[in-house]
Amino acid sequence: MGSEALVHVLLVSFPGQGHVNPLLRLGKRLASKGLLVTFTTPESIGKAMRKASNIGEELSPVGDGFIRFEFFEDGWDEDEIRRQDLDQYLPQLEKVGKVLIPEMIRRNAEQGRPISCLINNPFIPWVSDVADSLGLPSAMLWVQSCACFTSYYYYYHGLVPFPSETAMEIDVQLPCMPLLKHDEVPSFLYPTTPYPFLRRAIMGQYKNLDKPFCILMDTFQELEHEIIEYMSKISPIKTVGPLFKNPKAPNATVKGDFMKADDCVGWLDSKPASSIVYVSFGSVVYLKQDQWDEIAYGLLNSGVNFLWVMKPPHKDSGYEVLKMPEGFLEKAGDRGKVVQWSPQEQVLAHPSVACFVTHCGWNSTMEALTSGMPVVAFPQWGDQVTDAKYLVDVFKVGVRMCRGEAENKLITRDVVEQCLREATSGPKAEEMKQNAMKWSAAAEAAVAEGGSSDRNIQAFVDEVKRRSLEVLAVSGKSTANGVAELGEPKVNGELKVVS
Ligand SMILES: O=c1ccn([C@@H]2O[C@H](COP(=O)(O)OP(=O)(O)O)[C@@H](O)[C@H]2O)c(=O)[nH]1
Ligand SMILES: O=C(O)c1ccc(O[C@@H]2O[C@H](CO)[C@@H](O)[C@H](O)[C@H]2O)cc1
Repeated sequence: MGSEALVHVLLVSFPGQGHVNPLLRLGKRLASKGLLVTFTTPESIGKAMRKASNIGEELSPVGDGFIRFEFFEDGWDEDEIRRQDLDQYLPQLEKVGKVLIPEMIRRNAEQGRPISCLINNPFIPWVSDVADSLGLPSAMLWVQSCACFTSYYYYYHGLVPFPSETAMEIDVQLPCMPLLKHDEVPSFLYPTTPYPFLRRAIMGQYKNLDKPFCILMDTFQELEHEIIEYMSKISPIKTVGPLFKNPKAPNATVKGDFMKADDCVGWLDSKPASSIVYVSFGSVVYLKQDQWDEIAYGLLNSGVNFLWVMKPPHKDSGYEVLKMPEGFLEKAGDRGKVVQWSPQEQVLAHPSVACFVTHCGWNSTMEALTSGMPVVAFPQWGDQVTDAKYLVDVFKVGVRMCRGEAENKLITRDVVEQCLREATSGPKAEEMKQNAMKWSAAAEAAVAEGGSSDRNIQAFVDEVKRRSLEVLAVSGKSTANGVAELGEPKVNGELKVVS
């Protein structure tokens, strides 16, 4: 079957690694179920993705379908430094995207690939408006936990009190969730957050929550059972995670890394089983030099082997370029390896790796749980502080090393050493490993054929196909391939058809 006969969905991503990864993984999952998927994000990131990964102009077959890429210009010069300031960049993306995405949709229709559904991730809620204005169905992929989704939902609707300027330290009790201490609530909701633009972006998505017909979530039923069941009665949620596992197309090579991963698998192979601590704080968290030094000495003093990701900051980010303490690499010798970017999925699946010191971004959290990997939680902000609470107290796979950036506390080398020892040897380490293996098995089952996430994704694909015919019926027009032709913006809810 040619790709032109397939139902076509357009995935629009916020240009951050932690957002591109899950949306692209969803794209591969949808493709593997027989859809044609076009993935788009700004060209500035497209350029990095093309350089780091094997992304070309051509269609890539994935399972029963295909995936392709089209990037869009964000209207700024290549070296514009304002891209590093989301307070300025998010409105720019909205302004440009509201024009260029409809143009992309029209172009695809003209080229015989009419689009039947738009899917976005949070931080770019205007994509739902674009879909609505064109009379196209849309869905949103929530790239965090259901617990975080619920926290934002309750905050947006003012359903319970949250920390405020007058009551900073109140704890928050939400249904079907453990009590969140004030510093375990997603930190973009603190009145003092240094990232109010991200709170605004997320709230923008909640304002638009009635537009997507489905909210896909990169989590799974068995992991957050009660809260998923509860929120499903309020919102059209479908859990489809962990997205990074795709049993129908396990060898799909399409990847969305912004940086080429350094080769470290040979080094991992050379080490004994369960002897290495993997340390990574994701793609956006940058620590201060004094904290970096304490982690370095903690690693040295604990005697463990380690693989540590030290990514260089963007030149316009304003972050200081970190250095390893004097003599650190010599003292570590072959016990340690430092890389700029790692193939994290492979690292977490490697038998030599014993535990993961993580900032608890949701992708890292899902990847660790699915790989059966215990963690040492080092959250900084946003959902990370809530994820850390869950990893340690609910999923019981982690040791807590800190409570977040807002605490403004230097975590000393002694604490680092103690946490590493606790996570790598003794009864607590064993218990955490057993729990992690249990989550791994549950995750595998969720995505396997007939599992909870697989059923949900199949139901979503079926619904997209059904709606694509509905758009066709409303428009009363069909293209050669039998898929709906693009409508003009809706007037009073009626779809005006391009003639
Ligand atoms: O050296 C690294 C560090 C991170 N990642 C990937 O980058 C994503 C980071 O997402 P996460 O939500 O954990 O954190 P963020 O970077 O958004 O803060 C995850 O999929 C990781 O597997 C990677 O491939 N190599
Ligand atoms: O590019 C940025 O400035 C950026 C990228 C990603 C950000 O949030 C991360 O997203 C993940 C998915 O929502 C989340 O789990 C992780 O904790 C965040 O770091 C924020 C800004």
